[in-house]
Amino acid sequence: MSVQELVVRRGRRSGVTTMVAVHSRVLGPAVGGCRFKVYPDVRDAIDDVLRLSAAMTRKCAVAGLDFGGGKSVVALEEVPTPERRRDILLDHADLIASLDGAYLAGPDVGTGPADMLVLRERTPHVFCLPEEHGGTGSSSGPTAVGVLAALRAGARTVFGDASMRGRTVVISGYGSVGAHLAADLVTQGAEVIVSDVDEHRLRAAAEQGLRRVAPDQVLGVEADVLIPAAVGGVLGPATEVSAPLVVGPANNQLTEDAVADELAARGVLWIPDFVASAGGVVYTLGREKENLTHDEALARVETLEDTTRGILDAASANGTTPLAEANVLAEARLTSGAEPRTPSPREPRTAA
Ligand SMILES: NC(=O)c1ccc[n+]([C@@H]2O[C@H](COP(=O)([O-])OP(=O)(O)OC[C@H]3O[C@@H](n4cnc5c(N)ncnc54)[C@H](O)[C@@H]3O)[C@@H](O)[C@H]2O)c1
Repeated sequence: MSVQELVVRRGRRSGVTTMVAVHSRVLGPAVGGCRFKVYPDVRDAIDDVLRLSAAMTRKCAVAGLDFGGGKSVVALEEVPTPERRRDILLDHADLIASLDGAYLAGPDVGTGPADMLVLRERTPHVFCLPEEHGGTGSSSGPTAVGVLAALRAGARTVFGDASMRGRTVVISGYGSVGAHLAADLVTQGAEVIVSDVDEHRLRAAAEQGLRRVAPDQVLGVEADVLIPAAVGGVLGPATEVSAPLVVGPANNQLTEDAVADELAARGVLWIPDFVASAGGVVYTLGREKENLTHDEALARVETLEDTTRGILDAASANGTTPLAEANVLAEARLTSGAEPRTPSPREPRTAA
């Protein structure tokens, strides 16, 4: 995985190490979220920022966005006080500003629209400001809309129809996106089971009447659909997954790309996370950079259903995996700069 630029700096106010990875600017300025997280070692943070920035490149390319992939990480040693948090964010903002618009930052795990406002004090290169400050606020709702669009395409492939009525869906991570998904799926008539490591989130789920399962049992729950909506790296070579369809917003769900082949061989349809999780960035950048209306931007998020369907059709026609076809789609756009929003089945290969 090659990255165009990685900048790591110790903040002058806070002494905390923050970093920005610009993975690709072939399609436009690099966009990505700012992750604010405690890491055991700064090298873990560097691994994270590199992997996440590469995923953003594929996400933007597949979604047809004229932006490249980037990511930024604040590598905390411990959870800071509110005053210290502000200093850390200002340090991070100075780092983003030094890149002169090569990287635009939005919220990610550990940050939200209010933090973008702090970054904005030092750099204009931020998006997802709070709505009262002219931004579009949290992207969790549109991200959930995109996951549901990808889910419809996956359900048609696996079950022959997109309806979630009577289906059992297990969601790992009852956070911002997970809660949106749960509420929508209940409305659609699905039985929803959720899991979270945070007691407060579990209580919120109980208040909504949702069944709960322990985090270490979530993958084995007998369900039609598994939605990873918590953290990355949850699907490894030996991971047993009960549900025949896996689709969710968590970034970098696979520990390595080869897991996609293993899941396919076991009859599990896994929809690449960088396809299913693009709704937030599609909506936000559409509104904030192209001045689309709310409805226009949401309609663009809904096109992720067609994009996913094209990927799944190509995988079944070519005897490959959705990951392979999503990568083909991303590469095609990155090498040609053209606009192929959906892939087409390739000519059958003939023996040499
Ligand atoms: N919010 C967005 O717009 C967006 C966009 C693209 C991708 N994503 C990704 O989707 C995922 C969810 O995003 P979010 O905004 O809802 O985050 P969030 O922080 O609001 O929610 C994540 C939830 O997962 C829980 N969790 C953490 N570890 C867990 C574990 N091992 N098992 C079960 N639950 C666990 C947390 O307690 C939290 O409630 C993240 O991986 C994020 O990077 C989010």
